[in-house]
Amino acid sequence: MILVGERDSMDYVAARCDERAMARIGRFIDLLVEENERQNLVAAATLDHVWQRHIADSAQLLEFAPQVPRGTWVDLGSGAGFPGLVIAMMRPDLHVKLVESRRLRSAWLSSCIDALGLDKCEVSHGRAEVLPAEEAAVLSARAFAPLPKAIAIGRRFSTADTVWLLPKGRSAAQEVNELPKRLRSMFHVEQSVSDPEAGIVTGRLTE
Ligand SMILES: C[S@@+](CC[C@H](N)C(=O)[O-])C[C@H]1O[C@@H](n2cnc3c(N)ncnc32)[C@H](O)[C@@H]1O
Repeated sequence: MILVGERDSMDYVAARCDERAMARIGRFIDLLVEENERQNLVAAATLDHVWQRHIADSAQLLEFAPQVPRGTWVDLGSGAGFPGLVIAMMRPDLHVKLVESRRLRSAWLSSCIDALGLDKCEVSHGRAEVLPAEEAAVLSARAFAPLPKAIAIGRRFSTADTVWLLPKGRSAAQEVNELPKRLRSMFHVEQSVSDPEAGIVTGRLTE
């Protein structure tokens, strides 16, 4: 399935969460549009396609995560909250940790969490390389770093059971193919629903 346009993308998300979550996401989009005037959170042009480019693009990761992850969903380099904050809005029962090194961004993420009443979501401000490592049930990172670097940084948060979810846009297959053989065998690419040419690198780091 490939989503076509904003209505289709909104319907995709609505089919995967309840009305309260949809109301939260609507409120979050308002906060994002407002804050984007102050700090460059997302490219302004993408706000015209916010459901497809950011919300559904993030929401689709739930399809590849364990139904009830036992433990924390860690999102590296959350930026404006993608995908981690969208996951927290859709699944407020999950413990979600947003890791973000830029002070302004992490402060804004914290203010969103408060405004949206997301009790089980928190921000870790700092560089992922040096923050206290926590075992992740799911480890996500969108537009965070080239794959070898994302793996090197994320390794500290990973166990043999951690599900890695790395939306990688159009370079997904190439980035996996360029990994050393052992690593390559641990990851594969899933088709993104938000962009016919984009892929999500997923797998488990078993050593
Ligand atoms: C290109 S943005 C992507 C943001 C978001 N994930 C998205 O897809 O819209 C990368 C984000 O990662 C953050 N970041 C980069 N290196 C980091 C690091 N080592 N630790 C924590 N955050 C980092 C940046 O500050 C930035 O907000």
